[in-house]
Amino acid sequence: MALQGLVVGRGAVAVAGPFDLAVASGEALVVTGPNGAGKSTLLRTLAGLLPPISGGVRLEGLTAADGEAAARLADASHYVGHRHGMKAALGVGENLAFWAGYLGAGPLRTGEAAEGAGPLAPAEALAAVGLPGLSDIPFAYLSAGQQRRASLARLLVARRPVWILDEPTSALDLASQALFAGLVAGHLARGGIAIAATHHPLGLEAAQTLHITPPAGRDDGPGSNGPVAPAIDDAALAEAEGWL
Ligand SMILES: Nc1ncnc2c1ncn2[C@@H]1O[C@H](COP(=O)(O)OP(=O)(O)OP(=O)(O)O)[C@@H](O)[C@H]1O
Repeated sequence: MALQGLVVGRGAVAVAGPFDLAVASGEALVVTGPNGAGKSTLLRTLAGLLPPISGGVRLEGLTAADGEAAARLADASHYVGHRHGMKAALGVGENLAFWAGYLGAGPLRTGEAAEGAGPLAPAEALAAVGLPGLSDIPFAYLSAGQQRRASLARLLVARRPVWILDEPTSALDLASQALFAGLVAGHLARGGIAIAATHHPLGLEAAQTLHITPPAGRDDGPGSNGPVAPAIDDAALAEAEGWL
């Protein structure tokens, strides 16, 4: 897949780009940059949650959950953002079962799970992220690190070729970070792609790095003397982000 002149932003305001780069099957792209640089904005755009300001993404050979060639990256990708996307009152296994159905995992096919290529059942996915036996516990009862790991188990209950990950290892201890790095490495070894924004090294030796530098003078916080960004029209933003 390739980003082609991709400019990302909020509402009509460009935040970062243009980006021109290719990510091959089996490759990781690590997106770095200071707070506010536009990492999340880029990832949300790739996941189809924000429209690009200009440019786009060229897809090559990516398959959607229905087995057809993906028309949009969102159809061939997992997105795990800052929020966990899990219902607090539901059991962890129930949450994962919801995601499997929603993402179109299809039935677990015998043999595939053993090879690591097919979707895992919720209990197996939890074991793979180091949380065996927690299927029936309400998500709200888990610790912060356990919640993050349970949220990442989504990646395993439905197989998608591209993983879009925003700070995936936040709240993870060192052992869990290493466990997750192993899961990403396995995904890449099977020809997957991982695109991750992070402030921490993910242990991905062969990763391509995209460092986003905010334009000089952008007003990124209290005390800044830079020019103030144009006001964003709330209605336009709501429409663009699909709140309406
Ligand atoms: N909903 C929004 N409306 C308007 N501006 C926004 C919105 N969300 C983010 N921004 C602005 O877009 C810019 C990029 O934010 P973004 O969240 O993409 O940064 P980031 O690189 O992911 O930062 P961090 O490392 O803190 O997570 C920031 O200046 C931010 O204030």
